[in-house]
Amino acid sequence: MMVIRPICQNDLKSLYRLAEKTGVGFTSLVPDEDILQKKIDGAVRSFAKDNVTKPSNEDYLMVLEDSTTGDIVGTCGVLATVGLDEPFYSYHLGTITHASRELGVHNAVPTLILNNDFTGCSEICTLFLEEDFRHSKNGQLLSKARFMFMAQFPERFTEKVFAEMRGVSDENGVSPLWESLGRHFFSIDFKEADELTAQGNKQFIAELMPNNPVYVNLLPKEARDVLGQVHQNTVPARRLLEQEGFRYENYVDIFDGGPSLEARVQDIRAVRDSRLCLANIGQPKGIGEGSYYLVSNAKVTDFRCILVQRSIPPGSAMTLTQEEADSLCIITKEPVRVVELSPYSRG
Ligand SMILES: CC(C)(COP(=O)(O)OP(=O)(O)OC[C@H]1O[C@@H](n2cnc3c(N)ncnc32)[C@H](O)[C@@H]1OP(=O)(O)O)[C@@H](O)C(=O)NCCC(=O)NCCSC(=O)CCC(=O)O
Ligand SMILES: NC(=[NH2+])NCCC[C@H](N)C(=O)O
Repeated sequence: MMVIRPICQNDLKSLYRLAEKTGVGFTSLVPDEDILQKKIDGAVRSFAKDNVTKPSNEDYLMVLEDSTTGDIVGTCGVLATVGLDEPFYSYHLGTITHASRELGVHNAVPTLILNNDFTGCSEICTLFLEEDFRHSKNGQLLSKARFMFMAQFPERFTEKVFAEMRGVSDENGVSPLWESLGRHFFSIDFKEADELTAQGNKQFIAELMPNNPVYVNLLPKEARDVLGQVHQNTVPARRLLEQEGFRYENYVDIFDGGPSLEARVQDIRAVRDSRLCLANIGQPKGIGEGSYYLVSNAKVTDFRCILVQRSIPPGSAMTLTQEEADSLCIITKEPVRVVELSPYSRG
């Protein structure tokens, strides 16, 4: 069975192996043992905290484990807040009009304006699934399990949550936006800037970016075309968030122009539609047919989320097998949270 659980100290090797596969532009997972160990330490500390009443510097990094082999095949994370220790920058794609009634000229010009608008917001991040496991709805489980955690523990997150999506770069790590913009203010490659960011030096880099409005019409077409566009490998990740109600609100990454998607936590489909019930354990009917459901427990340190398939009438009670209950670390009558996986899915 495929199970989402908090990352633990034994996962360093597996996390490193995954980090080797993520590629340029995936700043939150880079193959560097020190950085990854710090990440694990931070996550272990975060999941161990009880009595959290408001979000602070928690980093809830989770993994997808194949419980039959014990292999870790994917990661997903939520940061409780960003931008409180050091500024968090993005560009907002806005409009400035240049108009003259006398000359009969009215031009609305798109501009990029540097801002810190996501300061203090929760961020979902670090979504990565090994290629061999991109099937059987594993990607959906990985992305959406986070919303079950957020639904259960809303006090740990801000009202608004956002995701910074990986933007366009080619197989050599060349980003069209960086070449036309960032490049002029540094003498380094996007790949290097990205590595510095991954090591936590984003502030230093961002401080060198132009903080006057950048007129988008002065940028070459290749750069304009990638504003708000995701990397081709990130199209599925974007679709998964859009299914849940996340929207692009004209915020883009300052380096590669990748879009930020945002939502109110209470409006996220899986948060809004999930319901808490008491677990029945037994011999379920309609197993392996009908719709897929996300089922999670209601624990922090021992958080678990799995996927089950059942043919059951909407709103009816969900019975779990003993194996499913064991995977969720629950016994009978403990609370579980349930929601249909993807009622709007095309697949
Ligand atoms: C993101 C995942 C985990 C998703 O897993 P899968 O690829 O197995 O997902 P999937 O179920 O096949 O696809 C998800 C949905 O996208 C649709 N889909 C797939 N490819 C598509 C394409 N080319 N064009 C349009 N839609 C497409 C599918 O039909 C499906 O929608 P239907 O259900 O309607 O059929 C994986 O692709 C991955 O690891 N990608 C590489 C890493 C990456 O770029 N990560 C995001 C970085 S950005 C980040 O981390 C922040 C965002 C975040 O944390 O969520
Ligand atoms: N535009 C970008 N390159 N953003 C980087 C973030 C990608 C992804 N959200 C991560 O967690 O690493």
